Amino acid sequence: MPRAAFAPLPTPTPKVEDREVDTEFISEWNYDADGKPDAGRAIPMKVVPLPDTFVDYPPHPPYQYCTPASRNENARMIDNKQAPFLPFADDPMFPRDTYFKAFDEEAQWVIEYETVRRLHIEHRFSAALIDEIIRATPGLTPLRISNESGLLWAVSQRDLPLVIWGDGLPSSSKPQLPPHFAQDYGGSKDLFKQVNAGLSKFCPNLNCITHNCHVHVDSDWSLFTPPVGQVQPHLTSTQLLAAAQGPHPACSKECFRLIGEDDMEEDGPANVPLPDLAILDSLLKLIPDAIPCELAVVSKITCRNVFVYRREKIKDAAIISAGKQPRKGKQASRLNKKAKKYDYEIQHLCHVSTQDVALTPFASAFGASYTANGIAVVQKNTYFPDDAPPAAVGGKCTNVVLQRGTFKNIVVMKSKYGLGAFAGEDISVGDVVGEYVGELLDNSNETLGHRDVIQDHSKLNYCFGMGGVDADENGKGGEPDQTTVDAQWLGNPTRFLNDSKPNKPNCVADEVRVNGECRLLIRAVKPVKMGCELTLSYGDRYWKTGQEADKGGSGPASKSGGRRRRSRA
Ligand SMILES: C[S@@+](CC[C@H](N)C(=O)[O-])C[C@H]1O[C@@H](n2cnc3c(N)ncnc32)[C@H](O)[C@@H]1O
Repeated sequence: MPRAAFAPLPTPTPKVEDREVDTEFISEWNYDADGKPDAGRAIPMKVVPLPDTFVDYPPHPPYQYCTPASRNENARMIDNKQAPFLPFADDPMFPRDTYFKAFDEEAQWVIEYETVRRLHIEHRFSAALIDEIIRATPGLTPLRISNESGLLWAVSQRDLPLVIWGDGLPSSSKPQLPPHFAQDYGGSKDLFKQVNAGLSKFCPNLNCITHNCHVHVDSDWSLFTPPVGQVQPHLTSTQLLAAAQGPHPACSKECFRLIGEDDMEEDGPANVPLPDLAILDSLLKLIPDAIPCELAVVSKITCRNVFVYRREKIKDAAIISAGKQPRKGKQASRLNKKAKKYDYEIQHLCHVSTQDVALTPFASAFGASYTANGIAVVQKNTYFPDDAPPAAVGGKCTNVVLQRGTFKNIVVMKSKYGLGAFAGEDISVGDVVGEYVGELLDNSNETLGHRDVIQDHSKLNYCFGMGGVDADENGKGGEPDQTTVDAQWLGNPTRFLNDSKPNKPNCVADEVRVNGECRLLIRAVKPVKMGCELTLSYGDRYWKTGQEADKGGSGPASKSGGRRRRSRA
């Protein structure tokens, strides 16, 4: 079978002194059945000179340890027996067969799925082209065998054949999720408790339903999943009624929308026979500002009764005074510090109408409410789940960017501080450049020690802290990071963003919460022309060492998304 070879070439003619000639040669051999090569032949190749602008760009070395990845992985899974990636994938001398034999043979499937996903979604390769590449590569699974087999089908499945769950059993052998996913709620109908319990066991994110989400199969995922808090109501009953008017028709003759201002007082709770309130109580904790017609569907209570019950339970006076009064105490200072991030804002670009948001209960659970004209009001930095309705897909919605992984083109090249990340296309303010992914670590992770040794030796630190609170100007009130994303061994080009010091950065990192899971988004805050370096402010804490950095509060507050040195155990 003919193969392009990377071994030393048989000396071609013309020789070295004829180098100006725009022809070079690669060699090719045929192998017989015993694997012996024939004499080989040199194949001429046209050399296309690169424009001058490219001459200074040396090829950057292959990733030393870091494999390309599109999702965070739990560090503990990496240290397990599965091979999550193929190192030196572009080095034909790397003994890939021997490498894979050292792991579960299933590992190769995961890599194949990830490769097809990336070629198709990130690099926009057509299915036909991917098929062509696969067919030319011996040993790979064909893209499409039939409508229900082959890689194309497999990448869209949730339970992939041969993938091992966290409990060590293959997913495809089981009619249901692994036992540790089952949760005993003691028969409770408390949806609020169920959402919180479920979050730490299984994330309802379509990204996880595809392959390779080792985060949710690990029983310690709760470490990376802060519980969902009780959501504070913002709309009084009168405002809720007003918000539901306009383009939205009444759902029935008994719809709460038909309650007039004058009727408000008459329709008291005494007239309302309410059967089972447990679910409604939970919903009001999670989505207190949802339109009652939506709550009616889930709670099986008419929307008029839902409205009346809410009016009794959540008093207008309490909402008005909560809106006026500043919070007090320690919790308040923490909340105030996070206020910038978790503020309410209207996502004009999202184009999700009231009804569409209603279709996604988890979107509501994570802080969505509505304005009268049907624009979704979402908590800043809260991203809708992947089952966002089609209406959200058409607009310039950052949720979709995150879900599909369609980020900006980043080119890794030599920069002032080793390698750096450069814009491979023009980038505008607000564009989501990429997601900073890597291994998720917590302070109890056993591998922290030897990661530190390697970092100290290489003087390269790819850790990004999450969940901490920056100190105020006096160095007070800071809290250390709770978790860390380490892109030392696993990541994507965003790991090469250097610190902008002494200049201002053109990107920031936002800590966002997607279906309860914390993730890091890199967003442009200045326009960046193609070829210019992308930078972040690492924050002062990054450059401090030891205990100073561990306190989290010792330095001046870093800007939103400042990079932080990982707290050591
Ligand atoms: C996440 S890496 C960035 C990519 C790195 N330049 C590389 O070659 O892989 C962070 C490391 O880059 C270096 N670095 C980044 N910005 C720097 C700056 N402004 N001054 C000095 N070193 C910097 C430091 O060694 C730091 O630990």
